[in-house]
Amino acid sequence: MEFDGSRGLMPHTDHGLLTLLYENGVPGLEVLRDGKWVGMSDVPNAFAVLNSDHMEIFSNGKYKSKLHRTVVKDERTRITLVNPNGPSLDTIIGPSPRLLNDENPPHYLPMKYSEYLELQTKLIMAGKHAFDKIQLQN
Ligand SMILES: O=C(O)CCC(=O)C(=O)O
Ligand SMILES: [Fe+2]
Repeated sequence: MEFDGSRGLMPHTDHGLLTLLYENGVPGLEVLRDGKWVGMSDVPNAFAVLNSDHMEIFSNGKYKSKLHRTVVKDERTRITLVNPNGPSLDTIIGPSPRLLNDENPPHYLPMKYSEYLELQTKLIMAGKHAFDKIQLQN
């Protein structure tokens, strides 16, 4: 099913380190895997855990932020508990220095988390991502 925006959330990544989601039994959450949208709602009474942008930046690209969307095909009311986890707003987020060396240079520019949130909120409206601005080509 194509995303038409009428019942759901457009494709996006979340900002923090990890997001925990819990659905009320009405499916909807999908993640992009190998170019295909895959439902995440098959396991009942389970939390979905998604890597988010800060995880990708902190791990210097090893753990990618998961693109996801919500497509609700069901007539029932869908409720999700979303628990985003990120740093405090004044934290500078960048690749962990412990992962960097001559063979593994930083792939992301460090940035204050509050500024990252502002940048990403602005860019997503234009169909872009903050990674386009802070990713280093090396
Ligand atoms: O509706 C959902 O399960 C996903 C919600 C979500 O992706 C978000 O709040 O960032
Ligand atoms: Fe999300």
